[in-house]
Amino acid sequence: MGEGALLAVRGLTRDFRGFRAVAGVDLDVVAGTVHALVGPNGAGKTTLFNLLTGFLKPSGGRIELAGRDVTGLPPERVARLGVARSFQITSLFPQLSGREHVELALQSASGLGWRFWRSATLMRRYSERALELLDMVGLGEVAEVPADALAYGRKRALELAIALALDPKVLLLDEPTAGMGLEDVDRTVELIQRVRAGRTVVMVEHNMSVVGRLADRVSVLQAGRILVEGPYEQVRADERVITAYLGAATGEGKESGHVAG
Ligand SMILES: Nc1ncnc2c1ncn2[C@@H]1O[C@H](COP(=O)(O)OP(=O)(O)OP(=O)(O)O)[C@@H](O)[C@H]1O
Repeated sequence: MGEGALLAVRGLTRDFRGFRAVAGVDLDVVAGTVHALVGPNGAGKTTLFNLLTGFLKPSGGRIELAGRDVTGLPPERVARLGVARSFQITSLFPQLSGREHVELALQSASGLGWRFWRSATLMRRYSERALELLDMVGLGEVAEVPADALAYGRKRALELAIALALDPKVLLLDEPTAGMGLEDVDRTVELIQRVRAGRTVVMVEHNMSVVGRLADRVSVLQAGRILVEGPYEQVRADERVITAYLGAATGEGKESGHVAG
């Protein structure tokens, strides 16, 4: 299934007490691409993300990662097999520095866990790699600053470094620019452009201009189904997509204007 797709999803469904939030989704994420999931409020993007990472179990359908069936596996197994999601800020430890956070992520990814007899050599290797990753996300200068003292945009960058420490096959970004001002949005777009090299990224993103700048492919979800899939320019001009967003805008309004990006 899904020739050439690193992540291949078929007929994926999730019901909540009789309500079908994800209703038979097919998705092929090609290795090396940035694939955006967009859609009006309540379309099922978050539910789909949770299914892909194992945080929710599907009611039906199948998910394959590099040809291997990962349907219904628990989140830690999915993560070990190479699907990493950028952490939520709420999961950062206020007193730990960026370096310490990334070192912990590297340790847990190594499978050696918390053994206290870790060798000094190994610890040095983790420190070096942690600093490299922090440099990559633009936090090299503040590596020793407690997470609590970092500005919002920098906390998000730290989450990204933590996800990268797992060296994922597929990196999932959940609204990477949510709540950011213009300057941070631009910085985050540049950052994702930098870290996407050699990686595969699936991203839920509301801001259409961000999608336009980053995504190779866009899947538009509506009412739990894929409405349209294709390159950004094609998708944004599609009448069905415009109608879906306008329909949503007359409802809750959150998305209005974004589609014009
Ligand atoms: N745990 C749950 N129990 C019941 N219904 C749920 C649950 N989680 C999601 N839903 C419903 O499923 C639908 C899809 O929700 P979801 O959060 O996946 O949409 P979304 O596209 O991420 O929306 P938004 O852009 O607003 O975050 C919504 O109607 C929501 O109310």
